[in-house]
Amino acid sequence: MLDKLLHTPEGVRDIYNHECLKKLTLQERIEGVLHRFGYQDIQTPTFEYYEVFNHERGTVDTKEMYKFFDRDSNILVLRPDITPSIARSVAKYYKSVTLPLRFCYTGSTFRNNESLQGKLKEVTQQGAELIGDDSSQADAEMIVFAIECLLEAGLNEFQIDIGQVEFFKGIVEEAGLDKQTEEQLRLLIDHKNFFGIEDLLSKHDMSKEHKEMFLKITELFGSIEVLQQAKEITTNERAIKALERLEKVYEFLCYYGVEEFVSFDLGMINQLNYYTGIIFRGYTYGTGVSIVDGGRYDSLLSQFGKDSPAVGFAIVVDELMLALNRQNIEIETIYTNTLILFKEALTKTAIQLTQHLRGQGLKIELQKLNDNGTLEDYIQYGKQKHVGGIIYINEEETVKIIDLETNNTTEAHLSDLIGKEQ
Ligand SMILES: N[C@@H](Cc1c[nH]c[nH+]1)C(=O)O
Repeated sequence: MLDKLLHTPEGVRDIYNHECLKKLTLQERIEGVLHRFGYQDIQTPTFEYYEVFNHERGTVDTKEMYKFFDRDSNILVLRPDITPSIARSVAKYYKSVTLPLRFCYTGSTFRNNESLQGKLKEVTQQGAELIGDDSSQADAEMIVFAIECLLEAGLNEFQIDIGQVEFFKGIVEEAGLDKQTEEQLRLLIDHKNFFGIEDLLSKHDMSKEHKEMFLKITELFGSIEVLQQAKEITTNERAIKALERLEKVYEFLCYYGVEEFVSFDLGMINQLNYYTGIIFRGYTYGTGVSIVDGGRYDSLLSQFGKDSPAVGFAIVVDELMLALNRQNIEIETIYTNTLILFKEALTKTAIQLTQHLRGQGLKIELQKLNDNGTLEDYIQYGKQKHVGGIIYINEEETVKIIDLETNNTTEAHLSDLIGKEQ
């Protein structure tokens, strides 16, 4: 019983004190980038009808969703991903808009993944969606955008892996694979499980060339040369077009000067099913999972009634925090709280000073000195809470000001702090 009262379920956690301030500071910085790119904030509900996320939409597997019922027995889902919600919302409110729309968001997503993986089940995502632009320049914009967010977070060693789902789909179509085999193959290729692929293909009737192609896909990762190598293994029109598109995107990325952060991986295919073109994931050391996920999803909005191409990405803030921590990269936080500590007899003075300083926009925590407490106790208390300084009122006219960063103590007249009019 006590266990459940004090603990959170596996995969979710409390974020408090300094860590919470750091997370919010990081989010603010990323939000700054999202706005610098001209994206507008949007908020959608944390839970929605199951239909918004069901299998046809191509988000995560149904098994990974938290489902529950409303009073009318409709099935609701805690959003596993924010992109389908944005697609729904945009289809509803911007149905007839043909020019591009740019939205950004910050919010929790929930995935009921297997506990064994040790992954968080609730994470904060910060993302952006560009709707109504099917160009390769738009693809590049999203990748640059993600890179800028990571740089702003203070990360400098990371990589954005770029893939293209059409490359794989083109070859699958040509090889005549059924849906189930395609699904199995996607997983095996994504895990670069060479022997698994060999085994699966040996059970299927297909040409030797196609078998070799599928095996080769697992090796198609690395720098831009990979695209040339990929062109040499196939003549499939759909696959070639996918590669040409990536070449174009790369050209734009070079204009932006961010090519050092990107690499290609044509075996990266096991992502969300709604992706229809370029896909990308950001990795860094210190976390085994991706810190950025994104891609083009040109047929998702039409499922909600608005025929429009789209591309986007999301940063998994919690994973990014973990990586920054493990890489000893500090998220600079500024402690602006001041603690006004007073003796009971001086309550009126303390309240007046507090009101005055809060009125000037300062962040004031007001606390009476405990009968058996000492100033030293409160200095320790303030330091633990990362308070910037203490104003100690223990006399009528003068106060002690203690800077908790430098431990410097000065005295000041109350009238100087409150102002002449008092
Ligand atoms: N919603 C995707 C990321 C994304 C945003 N836009 C496009 N893709 C995810 O949760 O992985």
